Amino acid sequence: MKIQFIKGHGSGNDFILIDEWTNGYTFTEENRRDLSLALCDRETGIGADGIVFVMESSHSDAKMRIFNSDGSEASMCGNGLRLHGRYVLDKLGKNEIVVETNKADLYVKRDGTIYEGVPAYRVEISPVLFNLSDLPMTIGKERLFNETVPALSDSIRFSAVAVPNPHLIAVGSREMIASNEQKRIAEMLNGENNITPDGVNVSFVHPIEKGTLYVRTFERGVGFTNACGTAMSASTLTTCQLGLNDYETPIDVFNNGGKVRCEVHQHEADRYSIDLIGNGTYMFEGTIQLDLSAPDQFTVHNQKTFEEQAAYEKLREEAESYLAVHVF
Ligand SMILES: N[C@@H](CCC[C@H](N)C(=O)O)C(=O)O
Repeated sequence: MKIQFIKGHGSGNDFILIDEWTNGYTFTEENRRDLSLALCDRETGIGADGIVFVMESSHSDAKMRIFNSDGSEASMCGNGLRLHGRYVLDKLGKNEIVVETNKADLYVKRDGTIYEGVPAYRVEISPVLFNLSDLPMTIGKERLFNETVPALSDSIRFSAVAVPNPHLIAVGSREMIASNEQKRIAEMLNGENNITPDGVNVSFVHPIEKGTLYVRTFERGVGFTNACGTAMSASTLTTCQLGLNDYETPIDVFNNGGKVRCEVHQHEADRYSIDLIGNGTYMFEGTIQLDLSAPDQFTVHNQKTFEEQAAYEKLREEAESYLAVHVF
């Protein structure tokens, strides 16, 4: 069969976008898993952190499903939702839509630019859950906020939050960022283990100054990525809870693929939602020719490059120079 695709990214977190809805593709669950494994492979495939599927929704403007490069499905993806949202906003000719995701219906809006020539999209990150059973994470506690977990490290303090995909967040110094601890802990928690049996996204965060932070994430189902939207949202929330940043205020979040903005909304004492604002950039598009019974034997045709990546590159270079001074 022939599959139309767009390769794009949010903060360098790159995805293959496939519109099942408009093209009338009828994939099985096994097909989606196999396509993710075959197409996301960086050696033998197109290469991406995941596949974002655009689907019809019975009650919202569209539905998103996101599969990691290891074939597992995630309940949410912030950077992917911006890319998906941009595609659906353009398709429907709207400025604001609601997208059905695995566990919530979330708004996506056009929101000016994040840098000269780089349009921005604002997506809602919600629900925000703190019970460890929501991740799930088992350490004999109900919640984890800025505490050490002896099984992980004697000195690094972690907070756990599900948005609703699971995140473990450590806020600390440049030395913590430079250490090998994130890799060691994330690999342990994403392998066979009793603490996070479903795996977890692990972020190390350095607050640069009030209103600005750096986040690096080891993603469940992928490994280290340039950026993880839900992780940057959850990390910004943690810095607000720690009193390092303010609620209801735009906060610049630098990552290895560029920069986004996050705003944390406190609705009641313990109820939050987060807005994630950043790019949804197309890199190239094409047609994949494959047999679904052997998806790794695919070929790509009619590949066409989008020019818009050039403007994003300038944002990325500026972010890289900033991080070289303030973090690395
Ligand atoms: N990169 C995403 C998150 C993708 C899913 C994640 N790896 C998981 O398994 O929870 C983002 O931008 O939020």
